[in-house]
Amino acid sequence: MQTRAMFRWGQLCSRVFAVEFNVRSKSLYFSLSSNPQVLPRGLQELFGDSGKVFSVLVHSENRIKKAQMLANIKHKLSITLSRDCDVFEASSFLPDAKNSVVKGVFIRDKSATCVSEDTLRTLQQENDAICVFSYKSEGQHCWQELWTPANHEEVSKLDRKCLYVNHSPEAEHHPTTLDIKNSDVFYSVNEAINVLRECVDIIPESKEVLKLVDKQLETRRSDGFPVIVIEGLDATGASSRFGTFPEVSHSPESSASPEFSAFPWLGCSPLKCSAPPQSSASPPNLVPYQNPLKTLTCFPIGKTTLTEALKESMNATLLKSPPQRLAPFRQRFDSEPPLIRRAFYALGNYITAAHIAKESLRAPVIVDRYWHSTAAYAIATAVGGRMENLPKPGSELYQWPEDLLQPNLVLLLTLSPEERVRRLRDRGQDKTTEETELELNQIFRLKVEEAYKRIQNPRCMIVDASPSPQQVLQQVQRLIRNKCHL
Ligand SMILES: Nc1ncnc2c1ncn2[C@@H]1O[C@H](COP(=O)(O)OP(=O)(O)O)[C@@H](O)[C@H]1O
Ligand SMILES: Nc1ccn([C@H]2C[C@H](O)[C@@H](COP(=O)(O)OP(=O)(O)O)O2)c(=O)n1
Repeated sequence: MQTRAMFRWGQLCSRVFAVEFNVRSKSLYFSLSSNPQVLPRGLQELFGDSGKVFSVLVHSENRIKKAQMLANIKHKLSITLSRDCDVFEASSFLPDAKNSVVKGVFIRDKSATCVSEDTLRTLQQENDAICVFSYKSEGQHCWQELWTPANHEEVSKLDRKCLYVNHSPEAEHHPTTLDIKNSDVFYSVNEAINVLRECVDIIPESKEVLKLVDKQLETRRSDGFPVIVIEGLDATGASSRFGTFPEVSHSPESSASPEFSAFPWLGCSPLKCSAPPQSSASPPNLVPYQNPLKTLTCFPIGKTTLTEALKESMNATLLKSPPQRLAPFRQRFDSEPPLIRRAFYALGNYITAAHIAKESLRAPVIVDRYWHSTAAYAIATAVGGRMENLPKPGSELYQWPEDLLQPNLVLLLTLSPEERVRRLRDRGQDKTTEETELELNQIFRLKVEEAYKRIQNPRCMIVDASPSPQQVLQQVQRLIRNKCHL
């Protein structure tokens, strides 16, 4: 009832729909009205004249349920839809209204089968929070129809009325940025705690994490030795916006970043990205598509080498975020949707902060990843499409949480694209693979790097990690001497 109420006639007409049709170009926006309109070329291309077109949106007052449902839909689509289907990130929102975003996917099916309809029908019947629309076009007009759930006979006549697709101007702020605060990035310990509290029934490990936070919360810091954070932009992912799936989660055996999606075809331009190698006649429940580039995407930058060398040379204490005590739970939370996963990493920072407060009284502290990692990866992952969609520089989303202990210096290790290619070549990757890797990862990597650079108070300083380990160490030692007066 809730979902249908939300998508009643009047509500639908005030909302804007966004589709990440091509990661290299602007999102496509459309609205709905009772008046037909000749569509501009981009939208005509989106709705096309061949194949069936659907969108699926998930709405629930329960944010945990909503996040898990969306992940479940993406997973189901990934294992059932054929290679003739393109799936894009989609959302519906009220322009510039925070927290008005309803997320989902947009599907274009060029197959001759009914697999997509059957899958969507099953999903819709399983859950009242899932709303399915189909799109039909005639000439230059296109209209949207809301699917009536088979088990809800009482849907009002208005709900069944079709609405024409109209062009909508580009939103000033990309819709995904309206939803980042307290969904992807947390700006106080209590906001992150709330998410894990809401999860305790479905993720028992949440209780253990909350217990550790309770014990460790004291993070005030009196003057002590300097605290230096080393960040690295090594773990990158292709189409990273879909969160993690169990088969690519962080584990001692897997070197793939949690950012990495097993379904790179989701959200990519169908012109560029190939669909999973399944035939249209493939039965459902196939093993999810495994990206052949998986082993390439986690690219070591030398962060461990540097932090160990700093520890030795400065007689420092080396800490990590998330801390070792959270290691047993990391794989579990990496397999959860962003809302839950990011809350876990946020709490990891607060636990590490308590260790920093204690250890910096005795010696300098080197921290391997901290809030910059949490925020930059979360923002770059949450924001769909191209770099320009990131929150603008100076946005409140880049502000350091007021209740989180601040380090004295944050250094970000980066590699130039040329050096990255050179190192890949040294590792014996052939040219074709290299180019594919670069192409798939480039947009995401650039977004993470840009998000890192936009974070304020404290800002990070960029360190070129291309020279030899010894030279990188010397460069960093010089910076520490200058900035921390050591
Ligand atoms: N500056 C560097 N230049 C070339 N190779 C390096 C450099 N720093 C580290 N390495 C090598 O790269 C590999 C990964 O280093 P590591 O410090 O574990 O990376 P990360 O912690 O970023 O994953 C190791 O074999 C290490 O010897
Ligand atoms: N403090 C932290 C540390 C890592 N993360 C997330 C961000 C990325 O998804 C991964 C990167 O961590 P990963 O362990 O793969 O990277 P390294 O082993 O340090 O190279 O974890 C975080 O959100 N907050």
